[in-house]
Amino acid sequence: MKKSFLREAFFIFYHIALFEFFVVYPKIKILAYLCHMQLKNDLLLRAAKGEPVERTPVWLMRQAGRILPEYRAVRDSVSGFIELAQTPDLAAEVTIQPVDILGVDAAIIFSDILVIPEAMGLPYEMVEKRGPYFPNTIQSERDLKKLKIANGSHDLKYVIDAILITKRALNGRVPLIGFAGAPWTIFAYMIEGSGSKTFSKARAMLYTHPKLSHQLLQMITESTINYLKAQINAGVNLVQIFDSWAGILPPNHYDEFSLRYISQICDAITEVPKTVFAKGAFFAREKMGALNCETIGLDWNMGIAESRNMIGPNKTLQGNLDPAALYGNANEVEAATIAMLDQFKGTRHIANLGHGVYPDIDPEMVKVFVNTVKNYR
Ligand SMILES: Cc1c2[nH]c(c1CCC(=O)O)Cc1[nH]c(c(CCC(=O)O)c1C)Cc1[nH]c(c(CCC(=O)O)c1C)Cc1[nH]c(c(C)c1CCC(=O)O)C2
Repeated sequence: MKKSFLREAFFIFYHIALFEFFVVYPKIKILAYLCHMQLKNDLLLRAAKGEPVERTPVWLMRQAGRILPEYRAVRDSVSGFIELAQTPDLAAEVTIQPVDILGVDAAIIFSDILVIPEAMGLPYEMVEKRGPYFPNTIQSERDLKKLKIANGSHDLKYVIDAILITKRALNGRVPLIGFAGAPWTIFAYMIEGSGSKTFSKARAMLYTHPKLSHQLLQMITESTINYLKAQINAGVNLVQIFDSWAGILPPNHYDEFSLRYISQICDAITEVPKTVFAKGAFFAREKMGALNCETIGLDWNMGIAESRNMIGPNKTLQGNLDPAALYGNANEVEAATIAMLDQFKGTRHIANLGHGVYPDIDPEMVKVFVNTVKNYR
C-alpha cells in the first residue's frame, strides 16, 4: 500500500517535472525574450512598413564614429579602426553612443562594408586619413579562385557578437540597423584596391572581363546574403544596403552589374524591412521602385517630389538633407531641415542626410537637426 502510494507520488511528480521543464519553462523563456525584445521606440520600423507614425523618425548615416569626441576617446584606446570593429564590447559601446548623445531613433551597428571582402579572403587595412587599402586585389581568374563565399555567423563572428551585446544593452530602446555594401560597391574596392574618384580599374573590368565580373559579383552577393541573415538572427531589426558607388556606372551597366544583384539580396531577405541607398543612381529611381524592399534612400541631388513620382507611393523614402547644411548655424540648420521635411509632406518618410555625416561637423548641429525633426508636426 505504502509502496504503491510512493510509486504513484513519484509518477505524478515525474510528470509535473517533465511538464514544467518542457512546456512551462520554455514558455516563460519565450515570453521573457519577447518582452525584452519589445521595442519602446519602433517609429523607424513602422515608417519603413508604411504604417502610421506620430512623427517622422530620424537617424544619420555614419552616425557611429566620425563626429563624436566620445568615439575618438574609445578609438584612441586601441590600435585603430579595425581593432575597434573587431572588439565586440567596444563596437557595441560606440554603436550606442549616438542614441545616448544625439537622441536618434535608431542605432546602426559599428562595422564597415569592407568586412565582406576580408571574410571572402581579401583582407583590408585602414590607413589613417586616407581610408581603406587592399594589399591584394582581384585581377584574374586565378585571383578569384583564392576567394570563398563567406559564412556570416562564422567568418564575421565579431560583428555578430557585437550585435548580441548591443541588443542586450539597448534593451529595446530603439531598433538596431544592420548593413552591408551592395555587391557593385564591394566589387569596386576589391578590384581597385582603395578608394578612387573614378574607380576606372573596376569599371574597366566590366568591359574587359564581363564573365569574371559576374562570377565575382555572384560570390559577393551570396556572401552578403549569408552575412545579413546572420545579422538578423542575432537581432538586427532592419537592414540597409549601401551602394556608395552606384553613380559612377552608366545606366545599362547599373542594371546589369548592380541592380540585378541588389535585387537578389532583397528577394532573399524576407525577415526584416530592407533599405536600399544607391548614391548617385538618379537614373535608376524608377527601377528601384520595383525592388522587393520597403525603403529607398535618396541622396541630396535627388529632387524629392520628382523621386516620389518615379519611385511611386508604395515605398518609404529616406533622406535627404545635404550633409553640408550642417555647417550652418543653429537657425540655418533648423530652416534647412524644415524645408526638407515640408517637401516630404510626412508621407512614408525617414529623415536622414543625403549621405554620411561629414567628420568635421559639430555634434551640436547634428542635435539641432535631430530635434528639429522630432519637434516637426
Ligand atoms: C563606402 C563605405 C565605406 N564604409 C561604409 C561605406 C558606405 C557608406 C558611405 O558611402 O559612406 C559604411 C560604414 N562605415 C562605418 C559604418 C558604421 C556605422 C555608421 O556610423 O553608419 C558604416 C555604415 C564605419 C567607419 N568606416 C570608416 C570609419 C573611419 C575610421 C576611423 O575611425 O578613422 C568608420 C567610423 C573608414 C572607411 N570605410 C570606408 C571608407 C571609404 C572609409 C574611410 C573614410 C571614412 O571615414 O569614411 C568604406
